[in-house]
Amino acid sequence: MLFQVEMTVKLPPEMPTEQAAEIKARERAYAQELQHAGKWRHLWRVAGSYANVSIFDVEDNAELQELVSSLPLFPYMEIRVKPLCRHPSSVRDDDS
Ligand SMILES: O=C(O)C[C@H]1C=CC(=O)O1
Repeated sequence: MLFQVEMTVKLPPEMPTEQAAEIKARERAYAQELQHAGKWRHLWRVAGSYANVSIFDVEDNAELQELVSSLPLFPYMEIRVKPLCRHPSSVRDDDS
């Protein structure tokens, strides 16, 4: 199942720089692990903001919840999820 996930990061301004850097490093490692595993299919920066638009490819809603809630930045993000299905006019073979 494909989901569009929009993540907006809102770190507290009072968070120490070293703590923020440590969380971001863990987030990067986990995000790259999920991309290599094929679970996090697309990761795009929303230009001009500390936000991304992502496409996740997971078994079901429960797996999406598990993966997203395990993100180190999860406590500091606003997340919006939209379920996707194949568009009848799509010419791509790999988007279902
Ligand atoms: O930077 C972000 O958009 C937040 C998050 C998503 C992947 C990652 O490495 O950090």
